[in-house]
Amino acid sequence: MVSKLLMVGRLSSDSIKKSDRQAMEGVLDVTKFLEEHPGGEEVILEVAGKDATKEFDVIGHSKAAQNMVLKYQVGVLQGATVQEVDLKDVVDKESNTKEMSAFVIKEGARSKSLAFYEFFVPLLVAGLYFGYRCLTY
Ligand code: HEM
Repeated sequence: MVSKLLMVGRLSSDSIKKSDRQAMEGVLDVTKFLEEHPGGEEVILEVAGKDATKEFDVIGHSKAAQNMVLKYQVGVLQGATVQEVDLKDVVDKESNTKEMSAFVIKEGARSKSLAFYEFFVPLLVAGLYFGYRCLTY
């Protein structure tokens, strides 16, 4: 069972200038996206842990798909350079087991405090409302 599925790929979005792309080798956590992927799980599993830039580009993914990629970025590739892999090599599984190192740049701290406020603010509003109702009737 795969617990975390990391895919490496160049981030291509309209919001990223072409000249900046070379320095934007992103690490994507596509674990949750697996089941949603319109192209199926299999193709993503095949490139898990590897540079999937070419495979992604070859399909001719739509602009929406290219922008969707940003949603799954969890880090950038250390050194920010990915060796160009020939598509022939990708088909040949044995030559496609090069290791890459990556580090995570996003942490869940912000979303934790956000979840805290999302829970307590509505509770506070409801409390104030009922308090008001009790006092006015
Ligand atoms: C996080 C990365 C990826 C995202 C967000 C993504 C998203 C999508 C989306 C939205 C579609 C629907 C068609 C479109 O809008 O272009 C699609 C189709 C597809 N994707 Fe991906 N994809 C990803 C990675 C990949 C990779 C790495 C491969 C290949 C190794 C792949 C292969 C395909 C295939 C074969 C289709 C079906 C194309 C068709 O039916 O014509 N995708 N993907």
